[in-house]
Amino acid sequence: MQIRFTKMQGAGNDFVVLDETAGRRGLTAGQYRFIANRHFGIGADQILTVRAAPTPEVDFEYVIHNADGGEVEQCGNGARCFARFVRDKGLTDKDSIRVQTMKGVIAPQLMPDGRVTVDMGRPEFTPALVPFDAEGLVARVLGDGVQWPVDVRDAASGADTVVWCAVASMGNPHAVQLVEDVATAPVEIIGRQIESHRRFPNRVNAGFMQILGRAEVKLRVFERGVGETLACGTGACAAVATGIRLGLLDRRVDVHTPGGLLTIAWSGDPQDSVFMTGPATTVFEGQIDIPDDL
Ligand SMILES: N[C@@H](CCC[C@H](N)C(=O)O)C(=O)O
Repeated sequence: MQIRFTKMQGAGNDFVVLDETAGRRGLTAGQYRFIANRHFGIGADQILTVRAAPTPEVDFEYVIHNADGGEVEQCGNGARCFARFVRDKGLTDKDSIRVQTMKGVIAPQLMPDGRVTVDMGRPEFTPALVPFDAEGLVARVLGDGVQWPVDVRDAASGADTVVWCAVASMGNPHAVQLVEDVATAPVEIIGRQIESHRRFPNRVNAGFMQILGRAEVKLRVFERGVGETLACGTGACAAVATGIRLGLLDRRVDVHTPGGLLTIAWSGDPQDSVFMTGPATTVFEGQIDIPDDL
């Protein structure tokens, strides 16, 4: 099968964007993995598929697949690229767009400076809804937030230890730990263990946050189904929301990721949405033959 695609990136989190507004292709998990493969395919952290609106309340539907081929609920950097894509392709002339995702409706808004702000919906901290199995664990309470002890093998010694994680869902699951210095944090070794930890039945995105001040943090994320990426938008929302709950951050925070700057704003009230602002850029367009038998 031959398909046309657009390659995009948001703060270095990179995407292949597919237009299925005229009809579905029915790609398999193996075909998504092929597209994401950096050696044999195009290369991407996620594949974003844009579809026609399923209900009159929204403008589009967009579907997200991780590089491992699994479909997932939400993608923050992807939401900004989705909005830039539908505008640049002339699929809409709106600046404010409502889009259905697997886990609800989110609302990107194209800004005059070229960035995109997205209403990412409400954060959820109830462990069972993340989902996180907290049975038998005693949480550490700080401000209005909690951190949970998650058992891992120490990156240096291999000994059993715990890391304290705040857990949150932004539609997709996140576990955020505080570190002294993201540059030396064991993101690959500990992140990989947390991503597939038995306490997270749907696996999880593992964030490592260094607090520089009440309005500025550094963040690295080992993403579920991908590995470490240059930025994770929902990870930035979850990190700031949990940091605000723990009483460590103000309501508007600049998040420095390895791939660029994201700004996250949240009132601190769990009934309110988290807002994320950041870049969305088209890199190139092309077409590719995808094997039918994957
Ligand atoms: N890069 C994304 C998150 C993509 C999905 C994530 N890997 C998951 O499995 O939940 C973002 O910018 O939010």
